[in-house]
Amino acid sequence: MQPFAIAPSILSADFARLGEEVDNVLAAGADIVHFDVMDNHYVPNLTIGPMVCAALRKYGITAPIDAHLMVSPVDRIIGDFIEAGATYITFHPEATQHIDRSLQLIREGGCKAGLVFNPATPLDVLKYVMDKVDMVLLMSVNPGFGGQKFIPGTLNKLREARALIDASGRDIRLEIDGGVNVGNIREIAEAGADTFVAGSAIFNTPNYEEVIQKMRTELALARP
Ligand SMILES: O=C(CO)[C@@H](O)[C@H](O)COP(=O)(O)O
Ligand SMILES: [Fe+2]
Repeated sequence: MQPFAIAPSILSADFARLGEEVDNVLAAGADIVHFDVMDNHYVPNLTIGPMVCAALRKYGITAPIDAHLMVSPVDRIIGDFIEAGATYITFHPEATQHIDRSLQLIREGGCKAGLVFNPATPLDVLKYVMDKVDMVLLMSVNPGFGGQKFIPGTLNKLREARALIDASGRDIRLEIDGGVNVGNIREIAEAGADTFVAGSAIFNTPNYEEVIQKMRTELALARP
């Protein structure tokens, strides 16, 4: 299992001061920058694209950037995110005709590849591409918006994903995204997640360091 990582979703950051917000959340102890890309087609919302990712790199952000692509079709934009300096590029299996090819495109570009599963999407395809993924992301809300409530059924799905990853013997991050907060992060870790996206729980508070610290305290108490 990978060490625990906290990945603030910049969807809930102040976009007018994005560079500063990312600097602040990293200084507060975040490990990974979670970058939500929405196209108003695959999901009913529109956010930011590769130019903003490149701008963050130019501004001086060196931390891993985890580009969560809620874009369909996804293949055309993958190259732009590789160029823009993304570290992880993840996409939803429903957003491509050819899952294996999209994973390969990401890997060939030197990025880490991940598959994202919506709350009601089965994990079935995973077993055919286990050797080509570096991250599995389980959505614990329906994608499109920050600030939603964690769907409890995701805990069982996390256990299922953890078992598949462990059986593969590969170093694959298991990320959870949606409704994560100080109150539920320990239970989510105990179900098998190692990487925790949190948007509103971090950015909607005045003190990022305090909330990230509280999350780490909870994670330290998680039973393996
Ligand atoms: O991908 C998404 C939503 O589609 C997420 O990354 C959210 O932005 C997480 O926000 P919170 O639920 O933590 O507020
Ligand atoms: Fe996300």
